[in-house]
Amino acid sequence: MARYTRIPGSIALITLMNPPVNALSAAVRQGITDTVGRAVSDPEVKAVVLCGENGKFCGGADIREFAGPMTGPPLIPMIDAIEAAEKPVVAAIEGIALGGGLELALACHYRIAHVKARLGLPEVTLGLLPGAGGTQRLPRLIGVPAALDLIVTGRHVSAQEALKLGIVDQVTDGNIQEVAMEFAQSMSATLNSRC
Ligand SMILES: CCCCCCCC/C=C\C/C=C/C(=O)SCCNC(=O)CCNC(=O)[C@H](O)C(C)(C)COP(=O)(O)OP(=O)(O)OC[C@H]1O[C@@H](n2cnc3c(N)ncnc32)[C@H](O)[C@@H]1OP(=O)(O)O
Repeated sequence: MARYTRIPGSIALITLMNPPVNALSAAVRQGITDTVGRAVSDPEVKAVVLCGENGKFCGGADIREFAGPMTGPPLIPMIDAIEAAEKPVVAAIEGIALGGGLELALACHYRIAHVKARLGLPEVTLGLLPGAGGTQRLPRLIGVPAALDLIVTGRHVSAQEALKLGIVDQVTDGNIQEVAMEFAQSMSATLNSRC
């Protein structure tokens, strides 16, 4: 599931909740779909921050659901709806953003990573491709050679390497949610001043 919190200053904070790694189970995908829709349709909300509970952004597909039939909202429309949001959406990446978790972050408009975070697309190690937009969004962001390296090796990168490659916009050793909310607030103020 996902928790929706309205923060004073017109920010909606969406927290992925699925221990141990906040994987994208059917309930989490439903939670993200519902809370993003709520944030987008609330005129008081000017920007959105997406984070994960307990120091982990998202470990990707929930491997516990691989054995059964797929239920819940499909991943791609959920991710596309985030990219299409007409309000800045910031991913606050702490711990891990792997597989579908990184694809989720790539659909956000900005990404802030904690200095200890690790990011990657390990799908290849499971015999899969990053099929939720990762093979498009990552090359657009960092170029084909660097994206191919991550996609075909499945290796994890540190927050600092992610910053150098251009996957994340900022790295912090502070409180990731506070930093991301401050960033979201300033992005929303910048966008509004241009309108
Ligand atoms: C047919 C139905 C399919 C439905 C799916 C549809 C939705 C999305 C579909 C596709 C797109 C996305 C694809 C992907 O995301 S593929 C990538 C999936 N993720 C991974 O491969 C990550 C695998 N995990 C790891 O690399 C590591 O576990 C770690 C780096 C996250 C953490 O490492 P470490 O700190 O060493 O801890 P452990 O390895 O011991 O793990 C702790 C604990 O967490 C559980 N766990 C880890 N990953 C997942 C996961 N993705 N889903 C669920 N649970 C996960 C792990 O099993 C341990 O549990 P415990 O033994 O009970 O403690």
